[in-house]
Amino acid sequence: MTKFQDLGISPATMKSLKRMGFEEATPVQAQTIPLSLENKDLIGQAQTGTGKTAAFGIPLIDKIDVNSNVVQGIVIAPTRELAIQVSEELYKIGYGKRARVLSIYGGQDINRQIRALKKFPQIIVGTPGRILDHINRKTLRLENVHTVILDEADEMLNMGFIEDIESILAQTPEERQTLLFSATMPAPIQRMAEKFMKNPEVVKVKAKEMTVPSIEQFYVEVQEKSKFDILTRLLNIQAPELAIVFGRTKRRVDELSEALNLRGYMAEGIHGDLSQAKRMSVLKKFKEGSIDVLVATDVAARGLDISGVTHVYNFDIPQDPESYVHRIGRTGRAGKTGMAMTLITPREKSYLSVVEKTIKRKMEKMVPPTLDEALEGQQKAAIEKILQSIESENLQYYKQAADELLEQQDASTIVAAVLKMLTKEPDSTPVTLTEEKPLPMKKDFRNNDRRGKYDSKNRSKGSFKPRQGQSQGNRRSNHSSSNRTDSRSNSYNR
Ligand SMILES: Nc1ncnc2c1ncn2[C@@H]1O[C@H](COP(=O)(O)OP(=O)(O)OP(=O)(O)O)[C@@H](O)[C@H]1O
Ligand SMILES: [Mg+2]
Repeated sequence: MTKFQDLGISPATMKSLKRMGFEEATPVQAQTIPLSLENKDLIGQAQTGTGKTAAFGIPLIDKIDVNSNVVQGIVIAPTRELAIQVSEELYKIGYGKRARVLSIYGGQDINRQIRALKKFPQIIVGTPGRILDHINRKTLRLENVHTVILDEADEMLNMGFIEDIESILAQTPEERQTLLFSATMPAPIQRMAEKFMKNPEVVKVKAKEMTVPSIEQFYVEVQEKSKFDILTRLLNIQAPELAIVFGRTKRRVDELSEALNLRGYMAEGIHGDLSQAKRMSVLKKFKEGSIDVLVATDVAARGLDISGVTHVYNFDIPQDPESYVHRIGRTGRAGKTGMAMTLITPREKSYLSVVEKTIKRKMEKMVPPTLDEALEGQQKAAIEKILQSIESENLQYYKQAADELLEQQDASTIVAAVLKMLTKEPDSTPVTLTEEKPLPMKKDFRNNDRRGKYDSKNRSKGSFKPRQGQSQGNRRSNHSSSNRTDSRSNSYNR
């Protein structure tokens, strides 16, 4: 275990870390912070939930001159919610130094951002589209930036963002320090990244597997039409504290969250077609626990750090292995345990091996639970509620009524009735879910998706093949619009 004191961090930042409750550096922090403080370019790869934000955040904050009023550091993140989260963490790390951090992202009033930009922020955290928008409006100048960080770097360098990233980098000084972080870094993307870095150090925190060992991983083989019933049974049996259910498309997410509500779950959806206000309110409710199931597209797959997420369900198997790694990484963070379940239709089975090969770990097969098992699970949850109430609540005022009741009925009948009332019985309210086409077979999967994306022949600047379902034309047509935000989330059907 490495102490932060040994990493050459300033006293002011040490004070912030103490306030945050950070006692020891995580491995990625221990390995990258000293290099970063020496201004080295760096590619940092470490598993999900292992503290990459602070790994780049601590040295970034330490290098900010708080007496200077210019933008000195910029962090680019693929989604708005992640940009907000990262800026919040940087704010906390910069608290001791009083560093000024501002997030700018699509979907938020641009004039408000322009006003905030006039207050001399020193660090900008933003989504690519909105950053470019401000550059074009001349409301953001990057000529004094000494540090550029791409969080979720492989995603940022995927063809959906690459041009925007290049345009942003072109606005920064040549001698800047460039830092890339992600839990995944496919080799072709890394090679491409190295082209705009100066002799980068590559720090890969050694791990046998790409996913965190404390996340239990299961798959359930299921017919498309039974998926929803199986999902609800799993929810009933596993009784997650907070769960994220990932669906393939925005329509899927809408239908799933509606269906879950019909069956009595507190669920809401998040995807790229919702207003930013809605996206933020859904996430807030989820963090507060006023909804306990978040249904999401891949827009929520990367970087989000929400405590209490005990379960991740891949209602639809993800489009590529990297997405799997990030999705399930929303649980099992900062040393906690977690559980990930992936529903697989028989035709998609070959996908499983592709994912397993990439992550170097086998998922365990789980037999789909029966209705009886689901009921048993719910009963257990009800019993748990009763026991908790006995332990933590003042039952004095209920004792008399209880005694009177016991005179009329035997104890076992009364308890059975209470249990029945508290048990959420399996519900078969009919729901509508449009059938999703299964993913293409394995051969196509590798060809269309990964090789297509990263093929060395396609790697030269600006010649990336669009992902399936993404039209290059659509994407660019949004480019000049001032309202353009992360258009990518739409074009990717997120
Ligand atoms: N040194 C530390 N001590 C205690 N907690 C830490 C430390 N570093 C980070 N954390 C906490 O661990 C959690 C995960 O950190 P973070 O979000 O940076 O992970 P990540 O590696 O970026 O994951 P992902 O790949 O999913 O983006 C956060 O809640 C963060 O506050
Ligand atoms: Mg992160």
